[in-house]
Amino acid sequence: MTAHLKKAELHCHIEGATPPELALRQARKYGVDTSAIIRDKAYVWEDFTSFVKCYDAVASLFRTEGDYALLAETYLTELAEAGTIYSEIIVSPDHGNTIGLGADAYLEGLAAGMEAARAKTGIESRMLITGIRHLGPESVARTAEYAAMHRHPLVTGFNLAGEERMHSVAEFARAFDIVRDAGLGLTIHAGELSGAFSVRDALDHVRPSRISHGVRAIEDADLVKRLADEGVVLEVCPGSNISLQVFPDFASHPLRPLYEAGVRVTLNSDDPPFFHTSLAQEYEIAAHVMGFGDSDIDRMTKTAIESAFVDEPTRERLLEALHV
Ligand SMILES: Nc1ncnc2[nH]cnc12
Ligand SMILES: [Zn+2]
Repeated sequence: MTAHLKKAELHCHIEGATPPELALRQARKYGVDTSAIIRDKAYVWEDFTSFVKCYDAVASLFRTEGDYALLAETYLTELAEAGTIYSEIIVSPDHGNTIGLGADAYLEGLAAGMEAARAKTGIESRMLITGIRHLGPESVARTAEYAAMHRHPLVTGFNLAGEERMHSVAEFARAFDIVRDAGLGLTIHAGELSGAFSVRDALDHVRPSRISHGVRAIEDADLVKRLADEGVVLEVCPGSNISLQVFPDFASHPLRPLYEAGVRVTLNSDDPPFFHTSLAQEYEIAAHVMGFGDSDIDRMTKTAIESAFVDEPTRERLLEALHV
């Protein structure tokens, strides 16, 4: 059992955290037919491309500040009930713009939900604005400019998500320069749908302190050593990787070899109900499927807090909370 362990998460896409029951309620509110995307209270998709389509359809069910506040509060309250003290949610102002809500109201709605969850449960959280890779480098640069200029106090980082097989990392270097100069923490989806080269490109062109996934670095021993030597943190999402068939099963998942090679790893849920998982379940998988003991798992949680995009007094407080 891992229910007694304190938990922290660095990688969850907020629209991807929508429980199907909440999506159905939102669909009723707006009179939307969900039969193509939800069946038997489960999301319907087959591969990464149809996953993104389903994800976007779910995102389109959130249309007001209040809708987004409800989503953030619902997710963070569930996390807190599972013993989670810290969460970074990946947010996409592009979704707010697409639905006509606008980026500012999108962030304000999410922030209200985060504050409500903190008031109720004590859970600390931050937002990472993400560019969407398959919308292209110009779109991502615009999102980066928005993130750099808006500087919402709960927005502390920038990510790049979406279809990793489109465009090269180098094409996004300018966007990351903009947000680095603005003082945001950097992470980037790499080594999930594409191989080790994508992780190396991310290190060379973006110089992030963390990589979202990064697990396919295992294909290149020199790269694994580089990650360990440079202390780059991987946001590992085992359940997501199996669901998207990045690896055929948990027995062949590289979390353990990466950990044993000295790479700093953390446990994350990615898009939990889409992948039939939760952060609590990822902790259970680490313990009971991958055989990690409590002290190994605590070390991963500590790594998450050490590499979180928070101010130093908050980090100190969270590190203390881990030991209570
Ligand atoms: N697992 C994932 N990889 C890339 N982009 C995503 N957006 C939401 N989930 C994602
Ligand atoms: Zn992700």
